[in-house]
Amino acid sequence: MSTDTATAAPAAQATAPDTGASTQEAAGLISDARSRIDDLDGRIIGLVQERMAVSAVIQRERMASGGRRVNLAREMEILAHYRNQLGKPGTALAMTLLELSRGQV
Ligand SMILES: C=C(O[C@@H]1C=C(C(=O)O)C=C[C@H]1O)C(=O)O
Repeated sequence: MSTDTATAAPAAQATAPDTGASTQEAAGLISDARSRIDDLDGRIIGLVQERMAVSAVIQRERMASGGRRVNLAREMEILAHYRNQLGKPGTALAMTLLELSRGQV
């Protein structure tokens, strides 16, 4: 066994995450697209955190005025909105957002 091969493989893995591609061209394209996905995910997480903060303001105000934390009619509107835009998995996404925003009911 060549020592070159044994030492080169781990170094290559350390610098470039595995794309699963079998050509350099495809690997480059996948790496670039993954960077865009990482950027989008960072923005999505930021938006989710912003949503949680806005939701907390509403909940705090309603409870301070003697109301309940949860408003089911409003939640139904949100669930329908996500389902209409994204199909059935949109409902699960909206439920996760609601749980992040107001905790478990
Ligand atoms: C933010 C509100 O309060 C709660 C949280 C919601 C949300 O995070 O979207 C929706 C309904 C309520 O259960 C609201 O009534 O609008």
